[in-house]
Amino acid sequence: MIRLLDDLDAEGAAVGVRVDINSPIGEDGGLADDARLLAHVDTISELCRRGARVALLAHQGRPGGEDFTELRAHAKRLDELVDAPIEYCDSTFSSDARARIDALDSGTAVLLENTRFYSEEYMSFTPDDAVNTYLVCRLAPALDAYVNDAFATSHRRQPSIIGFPQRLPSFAGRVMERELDVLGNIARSPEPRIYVLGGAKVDDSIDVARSVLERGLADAVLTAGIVGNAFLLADGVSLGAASAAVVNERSHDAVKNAGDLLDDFSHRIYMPRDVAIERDGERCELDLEELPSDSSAMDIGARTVATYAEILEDAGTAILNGPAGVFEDDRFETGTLELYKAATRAETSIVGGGDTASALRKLGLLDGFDHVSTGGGAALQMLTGDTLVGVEALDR
Ligand SMILES: Nc1ncnc2c1ncn2[C@@H]1O[C@H](COP(=O)(O)OP(=O)(O)OP(=O)(O)O)[C@@H](O)[C@H]1O
Ligand SMILES: O=C(O)[C@H](O)COP(=O)(O)O
Repeated sequence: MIRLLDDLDAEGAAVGVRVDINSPIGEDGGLADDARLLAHVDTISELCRRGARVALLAHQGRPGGEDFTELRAHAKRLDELVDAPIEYCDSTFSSDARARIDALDSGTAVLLENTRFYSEEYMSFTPDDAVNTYLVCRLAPALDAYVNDAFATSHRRQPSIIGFPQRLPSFAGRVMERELDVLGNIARSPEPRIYVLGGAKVDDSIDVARSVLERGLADAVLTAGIVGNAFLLADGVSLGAASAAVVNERSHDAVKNAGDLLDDFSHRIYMPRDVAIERDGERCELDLEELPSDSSAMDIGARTVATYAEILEDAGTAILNGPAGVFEDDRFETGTLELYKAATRAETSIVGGGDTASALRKLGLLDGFDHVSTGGGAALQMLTGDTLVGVEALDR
């Protein structure tokens, strides 16, 4: 059974809270988006209000990446967002970090340094090995309890996710609780259940499509974005070399795997009927019969939108991951805008994926959805009907 914050005796307790505030970083090195920080405000505020002494654990970026940074700016922004003081500590489990936790007053918090500054946090462990890492061995004695609110990282076998629950009484935070309520109960959501798989993660999306079709979770899968182009190629549509190159850049096996899936479930998989390309600097829509084109297919066309919208408006549950086109470019945002608008008219609408959430924010559609997941890879894994290692670790 997973214990919730209601089960935690917070007053005076030193509580380690794993959050996911991994965010886009701007050219000036500051935070370019604070959506993931906002998501955790409820959990952090509640624990501070209830008198806990909160030690926040989080990662930012991946070693070597441009967004691999310290968490000073995150702490400053959290301090503004949360109605309790939040300090920053430039180490994660050193004696200084432990002293800072010991010195916390009830109702205050400290954000410890990027966990991925330590190599253990960028490796995959079994739960038994994770419990013996330096991070867990050094930090657990300074804590009375552990809360995992980092749904979006809970598919990672990292010590801050799977190590602490074996050493400390552990609880799910409010973000985790909301995500599990919705994504953990997909099989009980209203039917028909329509999955829309777009975006650029072609292999992941084909895996999700296979899994939900084989498990009977999906009544139909609508494909769009680069994923849709991979299915069109697999179906023998000659899109043109530019579109094929974009698909192959993402995955060498996509077209074959999409073809295998079409062999098994052709009647449940929908593909674009038209696409939008760039011609003379303008958006130009082409029916499949008018292809191939020298330009790459950047969006789905109006006929596809109309067909998909009709299916989505009648859906019991619409589950969407990945934009329908290159939404960052105004000329190619229409497919995503219209498709996502139609999905909000389904009985229940659920969206996963960081890029998808920022597409919705850009298009002003965020509020229309019943659930916008904080997770990218984690949400995709849950949508297949699987659980996450971090969730299993809490279930004791
Ligand atoms: N037809 C297309 N051609 C090229 N790029 C496309 C096309 N359709 C969508 N994209 C791109 O796909 C990207 C988003 O795909 P991705 O699969 O990463 O989304 P996501 O699942 O919401 O994100 P994440 O899981 O990383 O948080 C966008 O940058 C968008 O421009
Ligand atoms: O952005 C995410 O999906 C999570 O923060 C996990 O990050 P990762 O993919 O670098 O492990």
